Amino acid sequence: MSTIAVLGGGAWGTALGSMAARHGNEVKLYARDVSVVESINSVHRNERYLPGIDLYPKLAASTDAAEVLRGCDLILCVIPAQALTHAIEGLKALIPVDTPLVICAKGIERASGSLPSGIVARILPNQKLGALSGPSFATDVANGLPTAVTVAARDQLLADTIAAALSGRTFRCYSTDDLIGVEIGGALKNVLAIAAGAAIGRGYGASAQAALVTRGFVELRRIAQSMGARPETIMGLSGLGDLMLTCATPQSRNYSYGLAIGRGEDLSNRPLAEGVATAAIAAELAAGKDIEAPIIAAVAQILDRQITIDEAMEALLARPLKTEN
Ligand SMILES: NC(=O)C1=CN([C@@H]2O[C@H](COP(=O)(O)OP(=O)(O)OC[C@H]3O[C@@H](n4cnc5c(N)ncnc54)[C@H](OP(=O)(O)O)[C@@H]3O)[C@@H](O)[C@H]2O)C=CC1
Ligand SMILES: O=C(CO)COP(=O)(O)O
Repeated sequence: MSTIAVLGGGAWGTALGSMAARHGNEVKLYARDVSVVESINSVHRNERYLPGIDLYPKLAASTDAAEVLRGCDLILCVIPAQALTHAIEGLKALIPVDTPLVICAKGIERASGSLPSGIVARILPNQKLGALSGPSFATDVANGLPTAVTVAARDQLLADTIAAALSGRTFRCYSTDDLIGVEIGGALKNVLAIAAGAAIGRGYGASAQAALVTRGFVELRRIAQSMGARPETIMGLSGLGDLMLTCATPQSRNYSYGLAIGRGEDLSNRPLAEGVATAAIAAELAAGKDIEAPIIAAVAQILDRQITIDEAMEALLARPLKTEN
């Protein structure tokens, strides 16, 4: 049994906290929103982020980060990539230096091009870091539905320890020392889910969706390999596994964001879709390394309203013919 501090009271932080508590850990969750904290502690629900879902009643929440972090032996950091610098800067004095911190966000910081582990390492250079990623919708995990994910840390022993602490009857963690491979897969699949949703929303059909996701996966592989990711990580739960999930269903917020673009719907007041902020920086990173990533670049241009979906599709189809690699 571990004493776990969860930073972030959104959908994923709440789901992971509830799951970890159900598996016998002592879990305290830090959220900024008083109403979220009160609702978790009193009725065991997070009506703002996981409406209608009953949480494990032993999950406790607080707006006091010091109280949550005191005495913990594992930290799950479940704050979106674009908010991570601000959040960790604010919390750094309270984070025990010897306690492993597991990043559960999926994105690339727009301002710096850093993956979440790079953001945290910049602020907390001596912290032991891990990452958790894979096919796992918050609602599924909070409802106790089964899935499997990957837990990564540069130190394989640490990855094994975190995987053991979080695994249980309905949640199976595989471990790896390929931290960057796990993080980049999670970040890029969100961008590709926007493409998949946009294709369906625009009425291009399931064949176009499958073609885009497959060729998008080639781009993901190229970028990930250029950063040192191993092929088995790219083909694993945090790469192909999460891509399959997120590109297939409107249960994904990124896919449904794409769907809304394709249908020409209003994009204001939508839930978090990390791929929106990640697309442009991912396209820039690829271009900077001379990596062909036309689908990721097209998503960035569509989001930036530089081109329409129809123009993007036309341009993708008109590219010079080549061998499939
Ligand atoms: N939802 C899912 O199914 C999954 C999500 N993820 C990833 O997890 C990450 C978080 O997603 P999710 O929980 O769904 O997002 P939500 O939008 O549901 O929640 C985001 C949470 O982060 C909090 N937050 C934002 N900025 C700060 C800050 N500066 N300090 C403290 N807390 C902050 C928000 O607090 P406040 O309410 O006060 O704004 C909110 O509690 C994303 O990277 C996502 O890609 C990964 C797997 C599954
Ligand atoms: O990462 C996720 C599932 O593994 C959640 O995806 P969305 O953020 O697109 O909902």
